[in-house]
Amino acid sequence: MDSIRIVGGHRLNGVIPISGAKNAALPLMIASLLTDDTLTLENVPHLADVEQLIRILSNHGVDYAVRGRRRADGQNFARTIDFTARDIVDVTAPYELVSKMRASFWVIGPLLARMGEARVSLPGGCAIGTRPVDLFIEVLSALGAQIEIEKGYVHATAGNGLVGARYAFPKVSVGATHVALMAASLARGETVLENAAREPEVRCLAECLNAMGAKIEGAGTDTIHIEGVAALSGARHRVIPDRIETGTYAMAVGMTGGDVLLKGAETETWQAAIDVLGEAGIDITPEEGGVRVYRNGNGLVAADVTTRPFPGFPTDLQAQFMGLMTKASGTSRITETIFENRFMHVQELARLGADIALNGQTATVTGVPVLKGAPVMATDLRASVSLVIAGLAAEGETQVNRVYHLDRGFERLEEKLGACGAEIARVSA
Ligand SMILES: CC(=O)N[C@H]1[C@@H](OP(=O)(O)OP(=O)(O)OC[C@H]2O[C@@H](n3ccc(=O)[nH]c3=O)[C@H](O)[C@@H]2O)O[C@H](CO)[C@@H](O)[C@@H]1O
Ligand SMILES: C=C(OP(=O)(O)O)C(=O)O
Repeated sequence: MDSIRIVGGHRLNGVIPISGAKNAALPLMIASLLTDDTLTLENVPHLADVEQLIRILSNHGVDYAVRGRRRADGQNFARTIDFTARDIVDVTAPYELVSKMRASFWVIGPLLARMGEARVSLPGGCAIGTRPVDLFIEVLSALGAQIEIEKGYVHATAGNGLVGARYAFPKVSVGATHVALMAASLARGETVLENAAREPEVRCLAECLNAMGAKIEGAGTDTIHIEGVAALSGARHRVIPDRIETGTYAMAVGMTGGDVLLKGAETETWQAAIDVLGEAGIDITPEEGGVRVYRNGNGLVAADVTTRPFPGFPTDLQAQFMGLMTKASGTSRITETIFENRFMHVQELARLGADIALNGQTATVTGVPVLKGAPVMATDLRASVSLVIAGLAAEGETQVNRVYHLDRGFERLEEKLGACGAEIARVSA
């Protein structure tokens, strides 16, 4: 099993190219199930989750062709991939495939809308929480699906097709909003979704669906109107830049000090985090071609955050922010409101000398002047990269084990950081 070895203490200077967003690419790929035409996606990141979803889609009968590869300058791994679901050969998404990646459950929406039936394994819990699927079942039922849970599978049918409806989510869910958008696009009549997720990835999916012929208005706000259409066609759509990867590298620069251009990044999609990083002493400014992150020799200052659905501070940056705060002067309170168990990084950061007290959903981080490198274990995707951030500023060597978690969501992390002066390498066991 690979690990990442870091020798801390090097400032980061240079350019880091930002990849296409994992959390936008996955629902876009799943949308290819809605049409027998080709959906061409540009800027698809090369990540373990993307490769796993390709396997899942192939199982349903989707053909794919990768058209872009590493550019001559070696700086970008963005790929263009054609997905064609000419015939759906299987409406079952089996346990062996779904259990490896939670977002694969989302195939339930397009399979049901296009084929009138889907049988998808319950995804189960994961390291960050129980992650139930009740909202998916509720919204699909509101659209007229009959749903039974049998032997660990959600079996959804809609013999006469789905029918538009008004549905208010009792809780904001990104995944259930994605699924509702895809299902309602092929339902008869109008659907209104209230308290919908406003994440940029939802807007990206809606824009792609509209390019495929859907009639969706209001994506990016909490009320979305969808006028169902009889069929969708192919389209070409670009995956948005990864706001979580962007925020992660901004925090890495904040941690070590330095000056880095995050090439291809945007600021609008993570403003809440930019504001907090500003409080902490990190300058973030939009610039030609990307976003510049800068911290001079001055120290970091503690700041508080509470995770919220978009446009609030994203839960997917919470672990990284905690890593950053371990060396800030003062005390930071970090409250997690989205997932009940997203603090697995606390005990690993403590191995590096961090001072963190956990009380319910709030972690109180008292900054320490020095972190010391140690072997640590990655427990989930964002937790792993918080250990990398801390390791970049720790004295001596940090070894982050179980990096397969990192490979789910960070493309060529060690290359990108290494090119800016970090002493970081992948060690194959
Ligand atoms: C692949 C992807 O895009 N993953 C993101 C997506 O996950 P995901 O779409 O799974 O997260 P949700 O927005 O659905 O989850 C938000 C909250 O709603 C709860 N919930 C969700 C569905 C449901 O049926 N019942 C229910 O109670 C969840 O347990 C959680 O407490 O949004 C999360 C919140 O921004 C991010 O952390 C994940 O990185
Ligand atoms: C939690 C995440 O992903 P997933 O929803 O696929 O587990 C994430 O991207 O941080």
